[in-house]
Amino acid sequence: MTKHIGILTAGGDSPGLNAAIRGVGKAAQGHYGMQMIGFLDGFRGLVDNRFRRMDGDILSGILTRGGTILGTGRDKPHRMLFGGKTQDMTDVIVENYHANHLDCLVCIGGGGTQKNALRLMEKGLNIITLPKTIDNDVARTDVTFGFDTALGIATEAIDRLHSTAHSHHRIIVVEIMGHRAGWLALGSGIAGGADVILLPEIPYNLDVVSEAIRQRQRGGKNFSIVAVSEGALPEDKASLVQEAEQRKLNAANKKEKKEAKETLARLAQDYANNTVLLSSQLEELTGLESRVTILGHLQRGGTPSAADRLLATRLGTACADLIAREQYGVMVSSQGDAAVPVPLEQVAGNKKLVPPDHPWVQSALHVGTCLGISK
Ligand SMILES: Nc1ncnc2c1ncn2[C@@H]1O[C@H](COP(=O)(O)OP(=O)(O)O)[C@@H](O)[C@H]1O
Ligand SMILES: O=P(O)(O)OC[C@H]1O[C@](O)(COP(=O)(O)O)[C@@H](O)[C@@H]1O
Ligand SMILES: [Mg+2]
Repeated sequence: MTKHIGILTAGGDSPGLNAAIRGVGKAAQGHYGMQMIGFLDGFRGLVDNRFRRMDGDILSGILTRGGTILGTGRDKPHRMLFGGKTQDMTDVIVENYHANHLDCLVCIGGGGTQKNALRLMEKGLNIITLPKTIDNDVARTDVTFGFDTALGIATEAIDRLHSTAHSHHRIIVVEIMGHRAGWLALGSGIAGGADVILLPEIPYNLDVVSEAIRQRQRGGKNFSIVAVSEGALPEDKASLVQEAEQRKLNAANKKEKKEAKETLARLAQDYANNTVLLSSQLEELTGLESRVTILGHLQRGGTPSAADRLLATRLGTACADLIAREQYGVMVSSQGDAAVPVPLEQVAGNKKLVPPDHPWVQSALHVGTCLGISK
């Protein structure tokens, strides 16, 4: 019997999504003779039953294209804004899955998507996920697609900022994406030779940072590049966030959990401009002029790198192999050269952060990079 599969992309877009859709679609339809439909705009398309058939020429010419031809969104099936209010739309999704006679739904996304996919699996749907995000923070996979491209963009930005920082004898504080994970800032900071790298996983001490810059000044270098991850915070602010996170985790009832969540939301708002604040603090402490560059969504746009095209195609075709074998409830992870199915329960809710003793951290320290902590 011909297998019918659905596919969607969810969460923030990232380079390599189209390469993954193409990989799944060509292998599933061309190699295995399945039929595939693509739901539009993430889980919302599944609720609205908005889809397109993924046959004919639709998969041609998309390998190198940025973004996703299916559109994406951050909607959660169990808490979706619908008809002016937040509703649980899971049952509608289950209905549409069956109405389309699907044998499997492929969800391509980051951490949030893995959690949403697990919820649908628990409702009895056959699910397979693929790990994409520029943040590289999905558990149980060596790497996610999108990361390598963003790493290249952020590194080039740091390279280019060096010459202007040098010419003007300035500090340039460059903010790099990554949500609560420092992989992108650490990787591009090392590759671009940033003088200071600040990560969410290693709360920083402002005096240590300014002393590192002053030390460069004493050595005759009147400029510095500070690569700061969007989630990085100084020690005092980070400990307030950690406390609230603990309270959320240990909450004895719904009220306590709600209060902790509200505190976390307030702190996130209060600290949203930390990069700008850091720049002015460093200007004051070092006497050097300082500028801020926020790379933002530039890091997510445009054509995927060769490594991301390869990774997305490897994982996409492996996904079709798993569907053919009816091995569901897994994420296709990259482990060395292999594409390995990992149970969704082991992925969802487990963020992969930079361990403070990670080899990249050691390397950064050993080439003399300041990580905002005393050695
Ligand atoms: N004066 C400069 N002008 C432009 N780029 C520079 C300058 N100095 C260093 N860089 C760039 O900064 C990165 C790291 O340099 P690094 O070898 O760590 O120099 P330093 O020891 O002076 O910090 C490299 O990519 C390098 O090309
Ligand atoms: O585009 P938005 O919704 O502003 O989200 C920004 C966030 O999305 C990311 O670019 C990637 O998020 P994903 O986990 O969805 O891939 C983060 O680095 C960043 O914090
Ligand atoms: Mg240096």
